[in-house]
Amino acid sequence: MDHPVTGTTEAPPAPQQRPGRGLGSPEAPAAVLATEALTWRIGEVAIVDGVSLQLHPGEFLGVIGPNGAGKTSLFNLVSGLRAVTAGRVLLHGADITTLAPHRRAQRGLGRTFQSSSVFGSLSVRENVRLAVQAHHGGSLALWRRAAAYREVATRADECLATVGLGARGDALAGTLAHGEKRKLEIALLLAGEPSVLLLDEPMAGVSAEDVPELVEVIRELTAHSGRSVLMVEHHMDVILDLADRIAVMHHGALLACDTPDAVMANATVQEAYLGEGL
Ligand SMILES: Nc1ncnc2c1ncn2[C@@H]1O[C@H](COP(=O)(O)OP(=O)(O)OP(=O)(O)O)[C@@H](O)[C@H]1O
Repeated sequence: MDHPVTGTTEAPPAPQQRPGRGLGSPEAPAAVLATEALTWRIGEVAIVDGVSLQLHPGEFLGVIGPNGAGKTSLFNLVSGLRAVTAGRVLLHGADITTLAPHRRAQRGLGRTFQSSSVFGSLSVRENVRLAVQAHHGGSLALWRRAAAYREVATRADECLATVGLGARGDALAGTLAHGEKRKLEIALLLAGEPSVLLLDEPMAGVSAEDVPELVEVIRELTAHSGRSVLMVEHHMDVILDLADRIAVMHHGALLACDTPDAVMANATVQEAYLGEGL
C-alpha cells in the first residue's frame, strides 16, 4: 500500500530549548540520527513507508501512532533487527544501514533490552556489571585485574544510581516490580554508553502510580548528558510531557513531525490518529 509521506522533504525545525539542554541555536544542529526514505516491505505491503526523520543532539523525539502503524518496525530497522527494503539510516552522519545491531551499539546506538535479556536469578547489580563488562569486551583478563574489576563495579553502580535503583542492587532481578524492571532495562542500556537511545514503550506494564517516577528517570537521560532519545510510547500524557517533537506514524508512513502543540493542533493527525480514540 502506498501512502503519501508528508513533512519529509523539508528540514524539521530545531528542537525547542529546554533548561540544561544546550540547544536552541538559530540553525538546526546536525542530526545525530537520521532516517532517509526508510522503507520495509513484506511482499507488496509497506510496513514502514518512506519515513524520513531527524533526531538532533540532546533532543527527545516521541513516536506515536495507532496500533499497527509501524512504530516498532521502524525501531527494528533503525536498530538493525530488520533489513531495510529501501532507504538509509545515518548515525552521526555515517551510513549504518547494513551494519549488524551490535556494530550499531558499538557506535553509540542503544536500544532497551527486552525483559528476556535480564537474568532473573542474578542480582540487579550483577546484571548491570555483566552489561558493563560486555561493553568493554568481556575478556576474562579484564576481570583478573582488580583495578579493572573495581572500574566495572563503579560504572555499574553509576548506571543503577542514574535510574534510581541504587538501593536495589542486591535484589534478585526476577523479583523486581514492572516499574523497577523497566529501570533495570534502562540501566543495562546505559552500560553500553550510548549517545542515542531507542526506548520502545518503556511504560508498558508499569502501574499508574509508578509512571511519574519512571518519567523523571527518562527525563534525566537527556537533561544534562547530551544524549538523544527516540521513544515509542502509547501514553500521550507521557509523550507530551517529555518530547521536544513528536513524529506521528499512520499505516507505515510519517504523517507529521512537529512540536507537541503543533502536532496536537494538526487536523490531519486529529482525523487519522486522534479520531480513532487513542
Ligand atoms: N514480521 C512481520 N510479518 C508480517 N507482518 C508484520 C511483521 N511485523 C510487523 N508486521 C505488521 O506490520 C504492522 C506494523 O507493526 P508494528 O508492530 O511495527 O506496529 P506498531 O505501531 O509498533 O504497533 P503497536 O502500537 O501495536 O505496537 C502490523 O500490521 C503488523 O501486523
